Amino acid sequence: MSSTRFNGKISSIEGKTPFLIGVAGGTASGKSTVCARIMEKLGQVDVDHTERKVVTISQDSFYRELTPAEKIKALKGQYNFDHPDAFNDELIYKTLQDILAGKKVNIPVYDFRTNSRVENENYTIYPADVVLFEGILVFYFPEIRNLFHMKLFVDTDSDTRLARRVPRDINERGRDLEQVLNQYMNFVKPAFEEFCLPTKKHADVIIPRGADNTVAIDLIVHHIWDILHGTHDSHMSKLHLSKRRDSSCSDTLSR
Ligand SMILES: Nc1ncnc2c1ncn2[C@@H]1O[C@H](COP(=O)(O)OP(=O)(O)O)[C@@H](O)[C@H]1O
Ligand SMILES: Nc1ccn([C@@H]2O[C@H](COP(=O)(O)O)[C@@H](O)[C@H]2O)c(=O)n1
Repeated sequence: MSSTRFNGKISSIEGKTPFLIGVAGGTASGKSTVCARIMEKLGQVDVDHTERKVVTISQDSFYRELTPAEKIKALKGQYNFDHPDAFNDELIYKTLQDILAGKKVNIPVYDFRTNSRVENENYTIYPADVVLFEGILVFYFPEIRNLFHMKLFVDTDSDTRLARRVPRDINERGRDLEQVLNQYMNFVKPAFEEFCLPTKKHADVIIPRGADNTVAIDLIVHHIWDILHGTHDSHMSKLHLSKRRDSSCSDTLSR
């Protein structure tokens, strides 16, 4: 099957409810890559960030600040970043609620090398039509899970995920091999089994093999496009249609 590309731009309306998509999956399963593919296929490459209609936010931006003792542990790979307590779930909830209310939000910038937020730095997410929120535990907290209009789970086997995580953490996150493997065996793997994997049952769509699964990604993109353009007969499409009644939506879809 050839890959589908959408050339039409999605038009936006002030104060609308964006279509909020949760993307869960184990570490290095390809969540960010899947989100990037969805954005590409919805024609969002090379679009200025203030004009963007599809945006991706990572749950990683919402790690809690560590105490000095926890920071020392984290530097030795002895802190559990895969436990739900590692995240600021109140801030995630508030941010997603603001997004759903059509507000502009500020997202913290997280630095994996220092295991902390970059002080006084945020990036701004402007109101968009589609918001993808990706992370290992985005379906763990029921209040957060219930905010999503669509839930995707990226299902990539553990060996592949570990094989991708090791070079990524060494090259991009400033870790050494021993630290990556210790953290994986002591925290990442057990927490995946206890907290992340059980959330797969909440997904509407499971994407085996992540971004390699172009068929699944094309189907998801078609579904998003249909919902946003009112060609899908569902509660959500009616919601979006009614919110879009005043828009002059002259988008074209080329296949
Ligand atoms: N289908 C794929 N084939 C090869 N490498 C991939 C694929 N998907 C992701 N990767 C690589 O694996 C690593 C983790 O992918 P990423 O999308 O960041 O995962 P996640 O967001 O789930 O942590 C990155 O280095 C990325 O380039
Ligand atoms: N300071 C940190 C924070 C998180 N991690 C690891 O990141 C993983 C989640 O991010 P993905 O992009 O892989 O989904 C998670 O498994 C944490 O172990 C970290 O190593 N250091």
